[in-house]
Amino acid sequence: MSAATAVPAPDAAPGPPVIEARTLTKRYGAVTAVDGIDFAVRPGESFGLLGPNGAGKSTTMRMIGGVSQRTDGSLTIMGLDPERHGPEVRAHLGVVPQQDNLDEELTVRDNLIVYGRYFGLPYSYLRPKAAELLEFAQLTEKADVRVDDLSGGMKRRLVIARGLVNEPRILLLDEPTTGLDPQARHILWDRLFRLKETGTTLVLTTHYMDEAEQLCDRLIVVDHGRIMAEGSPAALIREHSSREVLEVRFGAARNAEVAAQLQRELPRVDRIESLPDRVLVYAHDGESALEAVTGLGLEPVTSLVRRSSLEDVFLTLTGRSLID
Ligand SMILES: Nc1ncnc2c1ncn2[C@@H]1O[C@H](COP(=O)(O)OP(=O)(O)OP(=O)(O)O)[C@@H](O)[C@H]1O
Repeated sequence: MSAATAVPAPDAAPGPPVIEARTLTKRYGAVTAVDGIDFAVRPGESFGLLGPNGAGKSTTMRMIGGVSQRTDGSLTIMGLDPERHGPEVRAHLGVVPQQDNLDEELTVRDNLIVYGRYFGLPYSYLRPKAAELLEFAQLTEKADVRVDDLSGGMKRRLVIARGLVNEPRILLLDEPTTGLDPQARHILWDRLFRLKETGTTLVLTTHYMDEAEQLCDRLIVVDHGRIMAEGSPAALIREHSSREVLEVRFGAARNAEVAAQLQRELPRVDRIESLPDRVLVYAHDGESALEAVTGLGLEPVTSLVRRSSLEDVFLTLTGRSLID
């Protein structure tokens, strides 16, 4: 699915933000992990933090979840400061951490029930709730199986189900599909779409641009603890990239030299980027750009025309690839 067809937030409502950060800052000694960021998450929307490893995404999530104290700035969840109103804030939040911290010794169902007990929820609520969540996570048949028998995708779905045990208004998902194969990712995305339809606010971090394009109504692009850009995937692509991208490969030894030649001799394209393994030509019409390249007598080893993506936005904003 392209960014232009990203799923809208049917339940996103105007009104006070459910999460608001102002000049939010976190330092670890000399390292500034989060460097004075401002953002607001609206009720019912799916909001993303997109950035490479080390950008400060998990640190921001930990501050929202109330497990890490900010160094400076302000942060409110449903109008409450998580550092001063921890239990009230946690009642509104579901948390899906980056690592699967399930209890491997317990069954699938008992992982939900035992977790719910931490919230002080009674068995009379938890038994039917666990059945409902297992249905949602497509794990009903695995209810009595030990967690260490589950596949990676099933474990992620169980962690999401566990995060929903207290019926949170906001679900925090830190890198929800890292390490999953494509099929498992798609099943998980489908579950998150369904959750979004119920009006649950989703806040997720990812370094996968396709995940951000699929799931997020709005996102911030973060790098080195700072916000580089903010908007819907489609708006970010419109603002920071061309409509199409021509990717051409000339062999590692020639790419940089060819890119320099194209800079000089293709004045009508928007921009040219030289990566170690390929040259990117940003243009409104990629096929015409390819004709212009071959018209210069250059024959790429491979060529591909595609729509611009958030990966291109990141490259434009930072000069680096998201997956570096
Ligand atoms: N407990 C800590 N002590 C010291 N430095 C930390 C700590 N946690 C994070 N950092 C540093 O803060 C910066 C941001 O890390 P963070 O984990 O928030 O990034 P991220 O965008 O979530 O990346 P990743 O996906 O790899 O977790 C990094 O430079 C990291 O090394």
